[in-house]
Amino acid sequence: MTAAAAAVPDDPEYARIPDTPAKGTVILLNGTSSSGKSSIARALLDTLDGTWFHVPVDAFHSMRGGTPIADEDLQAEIDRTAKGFHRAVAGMAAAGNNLVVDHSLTRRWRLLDLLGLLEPRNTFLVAVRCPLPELERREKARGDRQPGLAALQYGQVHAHGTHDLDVDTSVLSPQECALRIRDLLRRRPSPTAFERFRRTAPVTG
Ligand SMILES: Nc1ncnc2c1ncn2[C@@H]1O[C@H](COP(=O)(O)OP(=O)(O)OP(=O)(O)O)[C@@H](O)[C@H]1O
Repeated sequence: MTAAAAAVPDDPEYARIPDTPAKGTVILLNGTSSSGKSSIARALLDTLDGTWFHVPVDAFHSMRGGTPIADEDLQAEIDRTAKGFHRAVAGMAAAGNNLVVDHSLTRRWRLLDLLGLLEPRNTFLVAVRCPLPELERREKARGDRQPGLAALQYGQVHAHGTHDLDVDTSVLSPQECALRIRDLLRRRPSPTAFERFRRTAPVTG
């Protein structure tokens, strides 16, 4: 609490929830592990006008306490975290915050869930692509990712097809990808991929 707020605790102004004039824009970076999502997100925060948040699903996984999870409970735990992550993202955007979301749409329900939560006109879906041999090279070089994770996700993350933009991080630097995404935002394609999905996919939530 600020000193000013403490000085006038009964002032009704401090009980008024601030207006949020517009919904935030969401850039949804979708790619496998090691495809370069976080690197692009960092470049975007230095490139885009205004204030943006980098919101990686990994940050939510890393908030979990250290109690061991039984193998048979692991998928439910991951699903619950992803579902909560989607709602946290939607809440931040609804309050007017601009977000770079770093996620892997490995299961179709994740896309369907987000379709029901995010404002489709303000959501831009970017496919972060990279050929599998390069993903495997990066995975090995990093040493902090489960070996084989990228290969497991490779055929899944882009299976739904449409995106607003594709970038290939085996030929573009993170900065070059960020500039293409900045151009996409300036063009503001209409309809967006999310708007097109909304017309054809069952919306949940
Ligand atoms: N455009 C690029 N060109 C070359 N190397 C890259 C590029 N983008 C990322 N890398 C390298 O690939 C590795 C993974 O990058 P990054 O952490 O950005 O991927 P990620 O998709 O966020 O991965 P994860 O989901 O596993 O956290 C890093 O070693 C990074 O330096």
